Parts: sequence; C-alpha cells; structure tokens
Amino acid sequence: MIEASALKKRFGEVQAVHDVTLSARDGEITGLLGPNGAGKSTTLRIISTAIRADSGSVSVDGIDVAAQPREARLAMGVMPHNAGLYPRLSGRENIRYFGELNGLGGEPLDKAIQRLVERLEMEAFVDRPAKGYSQGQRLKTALARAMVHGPGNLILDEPTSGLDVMATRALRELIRDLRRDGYCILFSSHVMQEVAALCDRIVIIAHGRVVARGRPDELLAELGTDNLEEAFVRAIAREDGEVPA
Ligand SMILES: Nc1ncnc2c1ncn2[C@@H]1O[C@H](COP(=O)(O)OP(=O)(O)OP(=O)(O)O)[C@@H](O)[C@H]1O
Repeated sequence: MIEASALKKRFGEVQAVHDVTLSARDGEITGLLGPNGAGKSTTLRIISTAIRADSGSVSVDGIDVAAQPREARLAMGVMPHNAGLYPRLSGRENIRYFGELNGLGGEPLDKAIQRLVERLEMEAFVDRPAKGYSQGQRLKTALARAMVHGPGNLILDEPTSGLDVMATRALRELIRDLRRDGYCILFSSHVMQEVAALCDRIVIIAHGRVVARGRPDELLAELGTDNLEEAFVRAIAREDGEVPA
C-alpha cells in the first residue's frame, strides 16, 4: 500500500509538483496519468526516495519514506524511466548486483533470481551481456532487478514506452499476474489507452496537481463522456480553465 499526501516539489523556477495526494492499494493497479511534464516522474521519484519532497509525506506499507528510507526501499521495487543496465554485465549479473545492494546473497539470492528468470521468460538472453539487449529484454531485466528483494509494492515509470505491440501485451499480462498475486502496482503513463487497459484506479495529473481520480467508469461519468481518451482531455482542459468543444 502506497499513500502520498500533499506532495510539493520545486526545481528552481519550475514547480514540478504542486499538490499531489494519492493512494495505491494492494492487489490493485493504480495508473498515474498525465501529459508530458505533468509531474509524474517527479511524484514517483519522491515516492521511491530518489528525491525528497519540499513538503508532504509518503508512506509505503505504513513506513514513512522520509523517516525510514531504507526500510521503505525494502518494501518497494522501482523501475525508473529509462533505467540503465550495466552493459558489460549479463542480465543475471545486473539482477544479482541489485539483490546484493538490498542485502541478499548466496543461495537465496541465486534462487530468487532463477525464479524471476523463469517467470519473466528470460532464459534465452539472461546470461548474455546486457549491451546487446532489445528494449523488451532490457525492460524484463529492469523489472526482475526491481523485484529481486521480494517487495510487495512495485513502482513502474512509463514501463511500456519503446515496446512493440507484442512486448506491450506480454508486459500487461505480467502486470495483471502480479496484481493477482496481491502486489500493489503504481505505474505512470501519458497514454490513456494504456492506463485504461490495465488500471483499477486512475489518478490524472496536470501541471503538478491531481485533476481527476477514480475507477475508469467513475471518471467517464464524472467527465460526461463514454470515451476514456476524451475524459483525459476534458480533465486536463478543466485544469487549464478551457471549455472543450
Ligand atoms: N531535476 C530537474 N530539474 C529541473 N526541472 C525538472 C527536474 N525534473 C523535472 N523537472 C521539471 O519538472 C516538470 C515535471 O517533470 P516530470 O519529469 O515529473 O514530468 P512527467 O509527467 O514525468 O513528464 P514526461 O511524461 O514527459 O516524462 C517538468 O517541467 C520538468 O522539466
């Protein structure tokens, strides 16, 4: 369970996050949706302890991330946007390195890695150097790396960007499987269809503020349309003070 309350973050002149409150529950997929520059990555980076908010608070499974960042990190698996892999290491070595950073080692770590390799169907490439990986292979490795220490919460920043149709479908299936296993999944996207295809709950942000939230059917009703993309456009236009035609 992830709970963020009244987050604010400024970078110099730019107020990247004005006021974001959200919660993501166990056994659900929560989508953080917003146009480019809306503050999605900044919000996820605050939640995952990569940066500190200027004000507001975040707790993960009840652990305050500012007060106990190390404990909070153990409860989260994070796949940042464009997460780099170490190119000379194999996928398995990349995953192992992260496991070791999280205090795992020896046989338990080897077994955890092997379970993920099988689950994510990585056998064909996991022992090759990561520098030759396709986008889909990189993504699976980054996901395995995020999951190796067994966190109950997963934070995925634009996980399908750069994936082809088949790889996107495979990733969606995997995310649904993880939901069935009870994971709390929070992911960001700027594509409404992407979020609509997966999410139990959607939080729409624009200019660093939450402009709408709810289950997909609730958002459609609130925004007076039967089309999710149109709902997205209307929610953002509302924040901009525009009245869409
Ligand atoms: N480290 C930083 N220094 C300065 N400005 C930043 C920094 N990080 C983000 N910003 C600015 O904060 C705003 C929000 O950026 P953020 O990356 O959170 O948006 P986003 O919703 O993830 O966008 P995208 O969909 O394009 O990735 C943007 O105006 C961005 O330029």
